[in-house]
Amino acid sequence: MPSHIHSVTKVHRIACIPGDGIGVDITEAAIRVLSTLSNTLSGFEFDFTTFDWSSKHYLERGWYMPPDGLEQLKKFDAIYFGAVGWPNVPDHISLWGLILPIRKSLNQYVNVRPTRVLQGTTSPLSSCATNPTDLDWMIIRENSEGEYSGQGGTSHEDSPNAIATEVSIFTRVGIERIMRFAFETARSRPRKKLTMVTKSNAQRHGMVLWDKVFYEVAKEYEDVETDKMLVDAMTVRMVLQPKSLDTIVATNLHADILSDLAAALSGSIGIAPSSNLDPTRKNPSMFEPIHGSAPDIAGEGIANPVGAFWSAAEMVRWVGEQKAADGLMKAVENVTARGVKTKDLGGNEDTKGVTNAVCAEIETLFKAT
Ligand SMILES: NC(=O)c1ccc[n+]([C@@H]2O[C@H](COP(=O)([O-])OP(=O)(O)OC[C@H]3O[C@@H](n4cnc5c(N)ncnc54)[C@H](O)[C@@H]3O)[C@@H](O)[C@H]2O)c1
Ligand SMILES: O=C(O)[C@@H](O)[C@@H](O)C(=O)O
Ligand SMILES: [K+]
Ligand SMILES: [Mn+2]
Repeated sequence: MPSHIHSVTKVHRIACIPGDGIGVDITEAAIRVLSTLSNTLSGFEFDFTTFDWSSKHYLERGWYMPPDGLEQLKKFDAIYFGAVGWPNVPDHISLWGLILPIRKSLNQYVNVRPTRVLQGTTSPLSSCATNPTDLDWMIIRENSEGEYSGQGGTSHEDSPNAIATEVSIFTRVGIERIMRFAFETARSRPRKKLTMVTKSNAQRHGMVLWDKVFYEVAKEYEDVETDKMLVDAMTVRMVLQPKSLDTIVATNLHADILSDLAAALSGSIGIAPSSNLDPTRKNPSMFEPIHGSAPDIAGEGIANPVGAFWSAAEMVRWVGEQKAADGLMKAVENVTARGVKTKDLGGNEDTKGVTNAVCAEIETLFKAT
């Protein structure tokens, strides 16, 4: 090819934080799959930089992230995260040492958590047995404030009179921006339907503001059908009437809980992805499966990598490679459709087996085009 006719290869710089337990296995699997994708398709490459920030190193060094850790992350186009948390460090130390400061400081105020039943997998719900599309949800989790504000304190800690407060903070700015994102998401989906979840019967201040702002923003989206659920009744509706739901918006804690339930109802916690987004794009967004470090199966090589691959596909989409993102998801679903699955989905493959199959499927798919 003459030197003046060359196609431009776009380089996407990705910060990888494998973290702890199965976070390490599934991040390695995701990097393999992403590398296969960029080697098979032309036009883009990934430049991965791995950070060894983990509980093991916290115990040795006394920190999860160095003082300039967030500044280092800001230089990347996206962040890929595994999981953080290990039994020898209190969970609030690990969460507040790594994942929560990243979400908060990089303004990742939206957490997108899609759920659906993938081909070749089954929901534990009999109502979804004939038509897996009967469960196809998009949970929009508020990711910056609410119950995760970190406000509060403890007094008389070691006395019988110990007291502790855990204060939830809800701001108009915080509520309005998550509602707008949720309405836009609902509008972009065929059913144009948004269900808002609160607990505004018992919690009479923050949750009431949440309801109020929802109905205010709704006026700008008259084409979107809305309804409102209390979080306790929402768990019942998710189990008994999965088809009645489409896009769901909920607070930081409520959506954390509901998304684990959603994952289980779609087949396994091991398939569920999440995108921690800064919709302003001023900071890199972060992509991770919703599950944790799973100490009970860590080191066995049996973690389901599908949630990690789906999260990787969302990252690929976010950096602008639509065709590659669609191809990756197609490859994952062709593989599950053939019954190549880990134990949690009723299969008998391990992490490596599923990863090899997805890499081979990517090559087959794109060689055929
Ligand atoms: N964003 C994060 O990094 C994140 C998320 C959740 C939990 N955590 C942390 O992870 C640690 C363990 O938490 P937990 O046990 O409550 O939740 P978990 O998600 O790690 O595990 C819950 C159960 O699901 C299973 N599981 C999870 N992922 C799986 C996968 N990919 N394949 C197959 N099975 C899978 C586990 O074996 C376990 O039985 C804690 O320290 C917690 O704070 C971190
Ligand atoms: O609570 C959290 O946000 C995390 O620990 C994890 O449970 C998640 O879902 O991201
Ligand atoms: K995770
Ligand atoms: Mn969670």
